[in-house]
Amino acid sequence: MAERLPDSAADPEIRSERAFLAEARAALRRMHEDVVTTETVQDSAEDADYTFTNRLLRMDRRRRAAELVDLPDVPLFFGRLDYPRGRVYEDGDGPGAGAGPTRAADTDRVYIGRRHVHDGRGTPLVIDWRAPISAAFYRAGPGDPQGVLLRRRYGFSDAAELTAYEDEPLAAAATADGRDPAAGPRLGDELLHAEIERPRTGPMRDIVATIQPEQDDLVRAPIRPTLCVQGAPGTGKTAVGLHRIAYLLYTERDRLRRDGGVAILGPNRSFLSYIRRVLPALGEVGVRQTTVDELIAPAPVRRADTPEAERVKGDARMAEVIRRDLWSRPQPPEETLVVERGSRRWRVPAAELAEVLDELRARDMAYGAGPGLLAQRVAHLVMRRIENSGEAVEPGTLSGLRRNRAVSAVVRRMWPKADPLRLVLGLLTDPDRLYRAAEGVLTPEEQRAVLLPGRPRGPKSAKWSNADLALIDEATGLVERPDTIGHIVVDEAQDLSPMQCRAVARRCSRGSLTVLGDIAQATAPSAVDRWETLLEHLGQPDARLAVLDRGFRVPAEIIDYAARLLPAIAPGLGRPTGVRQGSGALRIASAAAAERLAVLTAACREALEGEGSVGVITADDEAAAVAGRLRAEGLRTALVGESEDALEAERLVCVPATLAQGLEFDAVVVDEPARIAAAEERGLHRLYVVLTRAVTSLRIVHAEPLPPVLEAPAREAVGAADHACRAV
Ligand SMILES: Nc1ncnc2c1ncn2[C@@H]1O[C@H](COP(=O)(O)OP(=O)(O)OP(=O)(O)O)[C@@H](O)[C@H]1O
Repeated sequence: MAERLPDSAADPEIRSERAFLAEARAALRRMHEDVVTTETVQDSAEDADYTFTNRLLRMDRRRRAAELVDLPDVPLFFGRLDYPRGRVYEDGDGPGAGAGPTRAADTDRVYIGRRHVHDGRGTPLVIDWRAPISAAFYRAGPGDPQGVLLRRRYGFSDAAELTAYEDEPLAAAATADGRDPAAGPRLGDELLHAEIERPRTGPMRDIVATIQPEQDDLVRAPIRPTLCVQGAPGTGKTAVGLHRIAYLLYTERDRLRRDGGVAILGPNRSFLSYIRRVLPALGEVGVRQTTVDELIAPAPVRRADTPEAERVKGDARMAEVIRRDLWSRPQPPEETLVVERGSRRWRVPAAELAEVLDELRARDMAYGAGPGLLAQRVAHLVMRRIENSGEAVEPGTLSGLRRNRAVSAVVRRMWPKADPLRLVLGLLTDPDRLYRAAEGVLTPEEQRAVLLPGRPRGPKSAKWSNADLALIDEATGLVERPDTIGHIVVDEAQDLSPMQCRAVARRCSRGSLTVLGDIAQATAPSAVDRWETLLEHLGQPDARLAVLDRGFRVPAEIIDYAARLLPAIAPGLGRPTGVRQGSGALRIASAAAAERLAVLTAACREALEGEGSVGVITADDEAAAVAGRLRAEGLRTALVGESEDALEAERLVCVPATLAQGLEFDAVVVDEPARIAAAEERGLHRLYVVLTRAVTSLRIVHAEPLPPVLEAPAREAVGAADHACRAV
């Protein structure tokens, strides 16, 4: 029978577990000190030969030291597996020998934690959750105990003090608790629920103690093939992605480092700020956390496109338009090339140069490689003429000819250098040039849609949109291949346009991807509606597609209400389930237009009486006014988007609807759903995102009629809520 002992410092079991926790912390401190105090550089005098090596050694030492920092609010271990004695540790000398915290009279104990900790003799005290032996912690169940006698999960206070434990016997003899042994793992229900319902303060936490079997399967999936996860809101996609990074770094660290490291792409800075602590808490500090725009980054985003422009610019056909425009630049010369050397002149006719050009153009190479190759070939033509004349040719003749002024000039004319920013600017501001490149690819209306507004004088003064950045990146990718990254995790991938997908694909040409998202939450006009299509654009048609549909964040009552939008926004998707039942989580208040903000303020005040974070989500163009009103009413309110740390600045946070993706709050107050839905083309998708941000309660305040699917039948589904709303 699972057992949850009371929080009691007097309980001898808790006392001994606390003592072990203290011992493990002390051991981690010693490991940290060892790294910090051990001099690893080759030569303290900084001999020039050693400078580079020493710099690398110091960097490595700093990284290892950072990984071993003991974070006081993060428990060092969270679970324990008991095996029959002798199953894990060998008898005799060596790790785990004799009796002690990891060795009882008849059991071997494996403590599972966020990182490996050993004592001064090398005896493992805490085993990294990513080690193969730890997998049983997440996967063993009464039907398949995997040799485990008992699984113990620990409960901790906010200050990371061990306060409780929950035991789950797994061996056949011990499962006489009336459960069906084939029912699978028990999942640590109580602690899982306690963990999910723990009030939110600050950034996202890791879930390493309570990863569920279906999530663990994805976290530990091999690095190849690419993994794509379609998951309903709050099913743990982001959590899975972050833990998967930590897992892959554990199993493939050297290879990933050699291949350019690991990056996670999120939808915006607020989201990245929200997730930034998870990987460091898991001991991983070197992971790049960025947005697609920042990854591409040729210029800042200073403009939003119209939906039509965004759709066309995001379409993969734009790749062909850019390719045509770029490759229309190399042109055969009109005149004979004349090269002077000493008193002699050497001539290469234009037709011969044109042949060379055709041959090079037929090759599959980066545009930027063209001038070098062309110069080489032209220099050869000249040198052959010199040789044929009987004149002596020296070793440096060829390279001299390559640099010859006339040769360089003809190469520049035949194969002009390409500046991707200028190229895209030219294409999007010159209708004739666009027509030449887009004829037969884009319709005349589509060509008009992509032209830039205004008359920017140059790339610096142009106001680029994020769809423009993907075009510039496409051009850059044709000119020169970008640096690649070993593994990229793309979160909220449903919003990538095909052109953005191509930008990501270019950077993982040898690597693999983890693609996370929810088609129902796709809000970008250029988003595709099938994962198969997106994966094609990402260059990963053979990816494994997995589905998560157990929602951990949102109570079932709220998810059922939000799911009414699904037939309209994602008819192919199944309905998600919420693991937490219970009623009263959803309340809807209708107000007269003049009263709306007053009712909203009252709803916020009431939400603040509970614990944890409160998010008030409004249409973007209302956000500043709503935040202003709440502040004027004396409620300390942060506004997401105003500063990067807004989510941590106050308990009450006002969120423009377009920045709500991926975020969550204990209580959510949604202002005027109809305006959120009307604000953009895929407004109902946006509303689905907004309605699925709450962990505990959702209040909806509206003066305008709700979108029809959320209106009438609400009475049956949220009858209690309708009554409650009058109290708001
Ligand atoms: N196994 C788990 N144990 C504890 N908490 C969990 C677990 N899985 C998910 N959660 C919690 O549920 C919440 C939602 O998780 P997460 O943000 O990863 O979901 P998501 O699928 O990315 O959501 P969205 O679709 O809204 O972006 C988070 O607070 C996360 O910590």
